[in-house]
Amino acid sequence: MLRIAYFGPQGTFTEQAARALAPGEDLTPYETVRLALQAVRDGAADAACVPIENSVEGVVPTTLDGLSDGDPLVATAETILPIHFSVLKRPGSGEIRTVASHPHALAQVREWLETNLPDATPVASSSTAAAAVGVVEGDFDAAVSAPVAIEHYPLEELATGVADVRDAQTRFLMVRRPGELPAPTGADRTSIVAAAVNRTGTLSDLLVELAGRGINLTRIDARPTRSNFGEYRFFIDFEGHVAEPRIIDAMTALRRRCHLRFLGSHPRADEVAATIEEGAGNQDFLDAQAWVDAVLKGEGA
Ligand SMILES: O=C(O)C(=O)C[C@]1(C(=O)O)C=C[C@@H](O)C=C1
Repeated sequence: MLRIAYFGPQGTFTEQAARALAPGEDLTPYETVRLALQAVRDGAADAACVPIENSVEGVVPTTLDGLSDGDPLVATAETILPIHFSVLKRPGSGEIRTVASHPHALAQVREWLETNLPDATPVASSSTAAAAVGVVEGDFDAAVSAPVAIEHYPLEELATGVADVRDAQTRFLMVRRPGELPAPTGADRTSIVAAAVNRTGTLSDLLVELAGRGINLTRIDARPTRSNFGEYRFFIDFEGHVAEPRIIDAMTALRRRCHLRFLGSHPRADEVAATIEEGAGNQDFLDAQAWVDAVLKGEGA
């Protein structure tokens, strides 16, 4: 049985994602994303499930930082969950003066809180389920939690189906120590971190390598390197798999321009096939390479 670390405690959205990605495996909650990733790095877990990106609030910065620092980890699978919340309180409790949740969750229910609990102070907690634990322990009056949290904690629902934006979604990754890559499917996502030098046009130079090969980006984020003020790392996700000739060509070009960290190539949860521009398919790259090979052997010109 695989040992799967996940961003917990029990009752987080991430636990649901871990169950979807690793059904029947041995799941262990960790209090922070960093600790879940560390468990994989230390060998205490075979893989970790962590949130990466929400359709309303964008990336989860602790996950980006956790993946770019420390020993390399690569994503081998992803899943996307619909996100709406339940607001939980202690049974029979009265006035709600504090309402706790993960900052990403609070940001997704800001309008709801302003309308329905205008006098309550929002308080950040380490996860939506940690907020529910805090309510049980009397630290807060209410928690904005995943609907499944009610199955784990002795709380009651003040409201369900809470979300400022309908159809919000969060994408989660399963990450492991580097090893065999999942096979290409034609609907894959590759993730890299590019540490580019601070000079005019650096980012544009990197993006041109991808755009020039007809490779469609699915996300780009910048995070500070945390060592030199004003220096950033770029987290770039794009369509395709590193085993494809067109992606190999792009990755080698990028590697010449900057320091790269590979964060994985894996099937997309939404199964959207890669956009292939005219003349930029894998066969086009193979044909071009075959022509150069023939030239080198003196068989073509
Ligand atoms: O706290 C949780 O339940 C999580 O799994 C984290 C998280 C996030 O980091 O975005 C996951 C999904 C929701 O968007 C809110 C919180």
